Amino acid sequence: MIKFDKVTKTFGSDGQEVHAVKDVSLTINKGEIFGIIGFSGAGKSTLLRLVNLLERPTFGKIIVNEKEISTISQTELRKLRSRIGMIFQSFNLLSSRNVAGNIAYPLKLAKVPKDKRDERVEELLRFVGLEDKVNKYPEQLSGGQKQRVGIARALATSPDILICDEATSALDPETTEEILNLLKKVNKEYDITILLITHEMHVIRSICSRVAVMEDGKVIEQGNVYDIFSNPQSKTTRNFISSVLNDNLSPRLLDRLHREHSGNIYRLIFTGGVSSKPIISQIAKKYNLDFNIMYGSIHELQDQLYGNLIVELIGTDSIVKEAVNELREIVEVKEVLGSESRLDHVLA
Ligand SMILES: Nc1ncnc2c1ncn2[C@@H]1O[C@H](COP(=O)(O)OP(=O)(O)OP(=O)(O)O)[C@@H](O)[C@H]1O
Repeated sequence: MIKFDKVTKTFGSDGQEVHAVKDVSLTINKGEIFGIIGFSGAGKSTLLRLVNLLERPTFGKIIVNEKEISTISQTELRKLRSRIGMIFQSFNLLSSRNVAGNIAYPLKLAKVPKDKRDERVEELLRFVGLEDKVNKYPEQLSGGQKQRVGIARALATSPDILICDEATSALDPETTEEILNLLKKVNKEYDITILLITHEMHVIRSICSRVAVMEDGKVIEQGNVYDIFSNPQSKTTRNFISSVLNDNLSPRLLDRLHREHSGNIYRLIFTGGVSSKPIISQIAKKYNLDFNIMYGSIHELQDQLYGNLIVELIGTDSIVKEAVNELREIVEVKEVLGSESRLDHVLA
């Protein structure tokens, strides 16, 4: 378990201060995969580096595995760091050592005897699927293979926590998916808590159970990934989400839809179990309305479905209003306005 309690980190002094992390309170539960997302400069790396005291907090407490860490001794700090593995965007492998040498390195530092080291390296090579690369040097590996070595090295001392600093940002989409799957396997098979930072919402969607959104040093939103995706509260979060759900139509397309369709246009958002029910046909029959489906997307989030439909309701205004009122009891309904009427709406 990792707990940040009102943590602030300020760099510099005397008018040159940078408030990298501001009053952050977060709890990462044992065994979960927790993601922190934010744009460049939001304070993510600083927050991550506070967990293994690569940075020390200016104010506040950080508790790792029941222990407040900011006041621990050097010996305790060494012990703490051996319980926390870390992987990096740029892999940070030792170019002078081969794959086995890189993975064994933390064990060597911890003075683990050679036969035990060899055993562990073999086990980890199997785990990350690199048995055939044991004697290769980092420069002979692809980015994905380097990150597999990074993960094996981070796991060498059997940590409880793995922290990932933009671990897939330098990889292509297919390799990213492979590394994310490997991280899921790390979490499941070794029961390791994973704390990751990223600026990519698809990483959060793929593997995290909970997420915190950071902006300007602060956590502006946090919660279960499904809840945050289906009901984001801040503009920044909405922007991150639309980058993966891809369900914002361009103003030009919206205007065209409004020009070409005279009916009332609405966006219907289906969450949870509702997405599998025949709601539209039931309402259409009950009110004798026509639904013209103009756009639709459905996504899987944490084993649940999240659907988004843009529909034209064709019928008299009063019937449409009644139907929309009933729909609102079941799904989220938003009126979709063309750019001109959106402007009227804002000015009204
Ligand atoms: N050692 C340092 N000294 C001074 N300022 C720093 C230091 N480290 C980070 N900062 C500043 O703190 C703020 C937060 O930086 P941080 O690297 O934590 O953000 P980030 O969200 O991880 O961004 P990125 O994804 O670009 O790394 C930035 O304004 C940065 O310039």
